[in-house]
Amino acid sequence: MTQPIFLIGPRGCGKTTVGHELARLCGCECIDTDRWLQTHAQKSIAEIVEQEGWESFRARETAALEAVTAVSGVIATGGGIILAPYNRQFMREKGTVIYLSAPVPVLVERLVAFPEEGQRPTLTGKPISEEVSEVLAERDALYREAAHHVVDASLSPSEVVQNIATALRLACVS
Ligand SMILES: Nc1ncnc2c1ncn2[C@@H]1O[C@H](COP(=O)(O)OP(=O)(O)O)[C@@H](O)[C@H]1O
Ligand SMILES: O=C(O)C1=C[C@@H](OP(=O)(O)O)[C@@H](O)[C@H](O)C1
Ligand SMILES: [Mg+2]
Repeated sequence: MTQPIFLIGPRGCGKTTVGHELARLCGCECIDTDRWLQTHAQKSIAEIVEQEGWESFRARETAALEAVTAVSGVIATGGGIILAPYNRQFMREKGTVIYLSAPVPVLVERLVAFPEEGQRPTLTGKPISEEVSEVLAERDALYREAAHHVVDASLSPSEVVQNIATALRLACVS
């Protein structure tokens, strides 16, 4: 693989989970921008947001995206990476962008089961179901604008990986 594959989509669509499985299949590395920036900041996302605010987190996120893109492989991004036009253009130019799309109830079910509050501080202050629905409505068009391929992420992780592999193969032969 010569170019990175960027996985984008809302919280809970499986970017981190699927990213690692896809990387295993491709025999390459998976880097998660959230993991990278938390390691470099020596604090959790919740701590960064509480101490520095969302704007600072977003700046750190863009720096993480640029830093990890030097390495080809699978890049699992955070759900808000597409908010910045710069990030959308950067990913489209540097590699192949896959939108892992899933309906609100699927996302809510996963996030309720595995909230990981240190990594996912509230975005709106609203209850989870309302938040997921509201945020997806705001961002869905941005995910689609940034993506080269849209993949159904409501399936099992291995099925999602297979569908990504199929989309990439089809793109190679077309
Ligand atoms: N395709 C899937 N099917 C079922 N559960 C999943 C799937 N993808 C992820 N999960 C679960 O949902 C939770 C959130 O997944 P994660 O990979 O952290 O999502 P993201 O990085 O997109 O926020 C995890 O606990 C994971 O085990
Ligand atoms: O949707 C968002 O704005 C965010 C999603 C999180 O990543 P995941 O999508 O991996 O949960 C993390 O980057 C941060 O809490 C902000
Ligand atoms: Mg993640």
